[in-house]
Amino acid sequence: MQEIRHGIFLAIVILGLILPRLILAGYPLDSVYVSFGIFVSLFVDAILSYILFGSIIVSLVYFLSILSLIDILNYMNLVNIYILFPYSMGLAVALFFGMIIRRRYDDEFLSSLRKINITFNFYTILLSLTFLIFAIIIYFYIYNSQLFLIGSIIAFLLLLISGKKEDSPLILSSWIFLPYLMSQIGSNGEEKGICIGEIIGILKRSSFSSSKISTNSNYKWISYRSKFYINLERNKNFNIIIVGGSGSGKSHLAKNIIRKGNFHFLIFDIHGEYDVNAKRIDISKISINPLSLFGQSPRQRALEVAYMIKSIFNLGSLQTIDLSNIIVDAYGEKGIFEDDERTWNLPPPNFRDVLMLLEKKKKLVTTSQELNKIQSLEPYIYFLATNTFMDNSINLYDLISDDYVLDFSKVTIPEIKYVIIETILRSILAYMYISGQSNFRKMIVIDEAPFILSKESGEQLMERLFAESRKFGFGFILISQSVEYVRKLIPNTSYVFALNIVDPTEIDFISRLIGGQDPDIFKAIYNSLPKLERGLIITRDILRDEIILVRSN
Ligand SMILES: Nc1ncnc2c1ncn2[C@@H]1O[C@H](COP(=O)(O)OP(=O)(O)OP(=O)(O)O)[C@@H](O)[C@H]1O
Repeated sequence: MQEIRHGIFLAIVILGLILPRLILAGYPLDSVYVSFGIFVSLFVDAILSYILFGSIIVSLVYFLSILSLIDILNYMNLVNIYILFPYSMGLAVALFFGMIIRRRYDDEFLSSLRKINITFNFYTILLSLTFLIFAIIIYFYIYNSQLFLIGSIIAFLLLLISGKKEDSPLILSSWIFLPYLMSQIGSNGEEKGICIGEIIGILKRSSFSSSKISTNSNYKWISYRSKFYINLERNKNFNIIIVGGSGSGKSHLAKNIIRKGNFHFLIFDIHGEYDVNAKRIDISKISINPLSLFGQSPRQRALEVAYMIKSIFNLGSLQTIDLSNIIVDAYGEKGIFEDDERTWNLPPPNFRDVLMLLEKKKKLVTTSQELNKIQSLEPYIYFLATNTFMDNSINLYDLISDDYVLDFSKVTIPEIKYVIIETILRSILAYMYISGQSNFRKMIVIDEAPFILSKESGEQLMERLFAESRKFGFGFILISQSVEYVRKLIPNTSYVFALNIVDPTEIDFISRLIGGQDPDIFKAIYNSLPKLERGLIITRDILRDEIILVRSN
């Protein structure tokens, strides 16, 4: 897109310089008519440059580029102080109307500077140095033009920053392609990452909209075409949240990210819809023991398990403490003690052992109060004393080392499903602490995130995972139809992708989240979200700090 814009502009400039001379062929070059024709074309060039590139800086550099073309076309007798007049007039007119339409000044070139990622490349340096030497020979020794030489030196420096060795020959063109080289220095950071679609609009203050999604606000979607990359490595964490109504394209987007990302993944596939290239585990066929210690102390693990059961069955605080104490006793029965770390590696008890311990304790109690206490816990332990929770039939740490899809579609009891998910997530957290800091290597996808986040213990666990996982090389993609459940995780999230949403409360929250404080931006997002077609995303582009409309592919 950038290349086309610059190509079209330069073609129009050349045409504007040649045409007046061709049409007025009978008149000398310095006649009033030819000069007037060229002045008009310079006035138009200035307006056009501002419309196309949205930057006063680029337009001013183009003035030097046009001067070079005038020189090459042998119009040098036109180069006097007056030539600045039509161009600066054109630029002033464009700026004036631009400010009226946009109501503020945004400089595209200055915005693109935020994306610069300088990485010096040996071949680029070598190639550009070669062309710079040629430029010095041509402009210094042959043409003796210091102005052209300065243009080539600046082009050389821009090339070093952009690192695009294929552009090296443009050093010889001095000022002519300098604006193009300027546009390239901001695009090098963009290309690293995962391309998940195409930006088709940018939300800007404008009187005109060039998109069919109307916003009924002072902010409108202005057409734009550019690939959209997400760059997890360059962000503060590797976490992504996808929100949208049913069928809006949430899972499709998550699959797209994991297929293109250069990392291992683990998918909690609640409905069995992830047809990706990975090892599949039918969760209904495995067993997992939530009382496994995962390197933690028995008291710590007993508290976590009791808290998890409390969150599922709404136990009271006293019941939760009693349950935790019983589980600690069950560890003791297996020879696992809080103050002897060597015993933590022994085989842990399971819920059947806890049930048997309850039976034993029932026989030993002396008061009816104590008996009631034990009996009140029995139904929950009885419910969990199933084959599913007997032992670990898979090595949970293996899940970290390869690509896995955990298919939960055949696990029909929600409470059982919940215990399995929380236990696996806890084992991952434990793994992180055991293995220590690491570079990015694993993405965990949780579809139907409210399933885990609606429980108190699940929410706290996810908050911890979101806050701490980056240093251990883990990232999360959470998918939710509702913003309510994910809102506490947003401060530790790099990308929030909003797809079509129709529920007014949800729209309200997500518009505030992406739009910030500005009521006009809020209104524009609020009115756009319910109109999004399947696969269309509204998000904030962190690199540009702009709100963008993306068509996911
Ligand atoms: N960008 C896209 N391009 C092409 N097809 C898409 C795109 N996004 C979604 N689809 C298709 O639309 C259908 C629904 O998408 P998807 O399953 O991702 O929606 P969802 O939001 O996850 O729905 P649910 O919440 O009901 O699970 C799928 O058949 C998917 O292939």
